[in-house]
Amino acid sequence: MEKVATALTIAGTDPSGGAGIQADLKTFQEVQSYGMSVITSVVAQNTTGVQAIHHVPLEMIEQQLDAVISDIPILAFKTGMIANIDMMKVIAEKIPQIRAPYVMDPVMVATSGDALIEAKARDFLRERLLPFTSLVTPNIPEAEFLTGEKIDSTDDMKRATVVLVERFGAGAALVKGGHMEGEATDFLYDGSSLHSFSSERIDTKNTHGTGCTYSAAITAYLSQGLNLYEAVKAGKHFVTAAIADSFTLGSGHGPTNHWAIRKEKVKQ
Ligand SMILES: Nc1ncnc2c1ncn2[C@@H]1O[C@H](COP(=O)(O)OP(=O)(O)O)[C@@H](O)[C@H]1O
Ligand SMILES: Cc1ncc(COP(=O)(O)OP(=O)(O)O)c(N)n1
Repeated sequence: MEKVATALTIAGTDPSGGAGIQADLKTFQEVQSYGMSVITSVVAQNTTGVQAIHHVPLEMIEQQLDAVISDIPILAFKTGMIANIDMMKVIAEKIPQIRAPYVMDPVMVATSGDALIEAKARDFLRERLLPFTSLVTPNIPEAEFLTGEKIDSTDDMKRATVVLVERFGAGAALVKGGHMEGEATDFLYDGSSLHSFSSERIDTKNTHGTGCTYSAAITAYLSQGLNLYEAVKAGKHFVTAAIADSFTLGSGHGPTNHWAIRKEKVKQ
């Protein structure tokens, strides 16, 4: 019988389809990993911003986790928006039961500037969840918060990757350069080596959900048995194609195209 790669996302929703659970599941599907999801918060949002947030009750988050963990093997998983400490505690309790690579997208603020996590929960995320990770994928503001250090240069980005691993116990750290100028360069430190992944900066405002899509692609590639370096390389390719072929939908930051790599394969 063919072995199926399976990937789980634990995150909030985006009814406009560009970020959150919706972006994760679309990405898992494109990479051909069987996608599963546990919803932490239902978010009314679109390309212009966040209008409302409704948190799923803690018992229901726990029951969703139990439903998946007790029934289907999970070969890799990611977390995205986890809004408060109580939710983090529930998830931290369950993580040891999932014996698979864990990718944390430490979601804090949406592109629109709306906060997606309570301020006091940020420390808890770093102290209690980060040590479980195989990889954490902060953008620049998230890396600044997690390390407590300002990031103004690529040297600062490299240093942040090392601090996240050596001081705070992440398995590996990928600091993303979407918020810098010039080439879109991300740095990965895996505990022994530092790698960089670069692409040309694409001139677009359609970047809603790029972080979710990138971390979901990495998770899916890990679920298929790629090593960390290969999974990040493939994930970077996936997100770059998705941004290059993004959709001008909505009146704010449009979504990326999650099926862009499919078009590439057809062209080859
Ligand atoms: N305009 C762009 N052109 C090309 N790549 C980009 C662009 N903006 C972001 N990226 C890439 O998209 C990925 C997500 O990065 P980033 O925007 O920093 O994260 P987030 O969405 O979490 O804020 C990274 O690989 C980054 O280098
Ligand atoms: C439910 C939810 N989770 C995460 C985000 C942030 O997603 P990200 O990929 O960082 O994209 P932008 O918000 O920067 O567009 C979100 N918006 N909603």
